[in-house]
Amino acid sequence: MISHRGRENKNNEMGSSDFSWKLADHPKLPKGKTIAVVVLDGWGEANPDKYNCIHVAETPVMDSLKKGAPDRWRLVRAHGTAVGLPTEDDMGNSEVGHNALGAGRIYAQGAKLVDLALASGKIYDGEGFNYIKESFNTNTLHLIGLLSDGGVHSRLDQLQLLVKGASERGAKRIRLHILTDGRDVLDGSSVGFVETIEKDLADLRAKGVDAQIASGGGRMYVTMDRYENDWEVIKRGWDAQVLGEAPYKFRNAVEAVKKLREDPKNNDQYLPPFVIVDEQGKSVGPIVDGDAVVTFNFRADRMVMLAKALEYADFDKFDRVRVPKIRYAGMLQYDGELKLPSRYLVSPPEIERTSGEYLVHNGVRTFACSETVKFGHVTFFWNGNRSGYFNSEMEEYVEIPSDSGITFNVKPNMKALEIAEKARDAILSGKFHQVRVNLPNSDMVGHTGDIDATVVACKAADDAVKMILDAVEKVGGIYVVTADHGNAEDMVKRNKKGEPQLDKEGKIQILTSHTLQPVPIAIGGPGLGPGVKFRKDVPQGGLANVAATVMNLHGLEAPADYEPTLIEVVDN
Ligand SMILES: O=C(O)[C@@H](CO)OP(=O)(O)O
Ligand SMILES: [Mn+2]
Ligand SMILES: [Mn+2]
Repeated sequence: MISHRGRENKNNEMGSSDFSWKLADHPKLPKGKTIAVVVLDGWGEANPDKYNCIHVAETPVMDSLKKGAPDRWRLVRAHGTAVGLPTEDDMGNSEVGHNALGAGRIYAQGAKLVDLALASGKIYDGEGFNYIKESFNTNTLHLIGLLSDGGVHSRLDQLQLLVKGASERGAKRIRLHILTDGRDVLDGSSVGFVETIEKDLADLRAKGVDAQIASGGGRMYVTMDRYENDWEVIKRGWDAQVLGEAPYKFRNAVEAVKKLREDPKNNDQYLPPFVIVDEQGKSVGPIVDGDAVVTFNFRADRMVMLAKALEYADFDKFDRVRVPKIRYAGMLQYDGELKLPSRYLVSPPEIERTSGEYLVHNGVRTFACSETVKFGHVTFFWNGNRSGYFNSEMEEYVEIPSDSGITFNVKPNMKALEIAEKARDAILSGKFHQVRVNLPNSDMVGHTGDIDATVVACKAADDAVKMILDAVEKVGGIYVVTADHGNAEDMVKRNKKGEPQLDKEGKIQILTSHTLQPVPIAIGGPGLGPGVKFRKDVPQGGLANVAATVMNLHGLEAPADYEPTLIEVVDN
């Protein structure tokens, strides 16, 4: 059970000492319907062309939702300020997308909160920084995280400011443990990011600070696994970052990345782990007793496993060999329920009173399911970055084990069928009012940049939607089908005119990242009253408007401070 520590404070802040979880009945919509909430991960709306895999794929079910009922299909915003990101140039992502879907309000997200804390300098006044600072005089400051300007998990400019700020505040020896990206940014861009940060470090060295890159590796192969899919990924990172051991040794990081990329099997996402060594071949930056460590990603999911390895005394996921006594802080606290890590530089968004928590207090029984790589999206992110149930008697969360150790273009169907079967069975069981799933295919395969495989992935997701909608039909239920951000609908980097952008050799540049596109939302099913349709007066509606919409469909009014519902009920 989730504890409710601190909640009283929150409610007082809201000025409602008589706060109640009880939601008013919706004046027109009945309670007790079975509602399927389907999130297609990475499924945006874009112009139809050959780089739009959703358009190319056979997707009869999603097509029919769009064409069939114009009052029950629309687009919603899924990027930028609509999901709490700093600017409209920020693509959407799963964390902010599912946070908005589940919480029904827009919170300033990690990217923005870190920007503000760095700009005001408050990051250096907090408990977290003061804690790590105690190591600066005698020991090394290590910074571990994703090196790119993608803005999904971390941002290069934030790292640059933090390195500079720490050195100005006494850090004399700094070691960076970098993870190359190629997923939120173009593959191959890692070289430029390493060159940029190397220049900063050289400037620091000129000022007498001993600052260097100590280790590295590709984010998907080293360190940034999530939801405990494959602990080997964390172990590879641990060996390089903490123990200073890796299969590849180089004298400098630019050379490391360039050389390792020469093997056609390697790309930025999957670069093998390497360490930087001195003239004697000794690694320049293992983590030892007394050192300070900061994981500088603001996003939670892909830092939780490393945070556990760094923080937990009791740990059996792999043999850590040596467990240094360190001062560790996360850029943010990554899990609000586990309080992990216990020290952090910037307070995370306080996502409170999410729709999931309201629903358990209002008699709505929920089933949530995805496969491992997206499981936390419909549970942890949906519930405001809290692991666990609100009420285990009212909720059931099912995780289908993902394949590990493969790139998903090899198996683009992933576990979509299995997820749909679980959803179907949950719907037909009559035990649940809400059956919520995430279908990962279009996103996970889209990230590989393999266009043919992504087309197959989109079809697999569409087939899964069909199975779920068929079950909804059988029980007289309602469906809400939407997505968390774009990905598969655009697989090529475009110029300002929207034309595919060519590289120096005249080749198109494959886009492995998410997009700025809006996403569809469709409602329907035999349980949906004939007068229910999308309102016309929320044209700017975004993902945060979905929670109130779903609450209404459960026969409940949404809390007053939620973003407005997307639906209205007209009397026929
Ligand atoms: O894989 C991830 O970590 C991100 C991209 O960086 O994708 P998503 O937000 O869809 O989880
Ligand atoms: Mn996603
Ligand atoms: Mn993604």
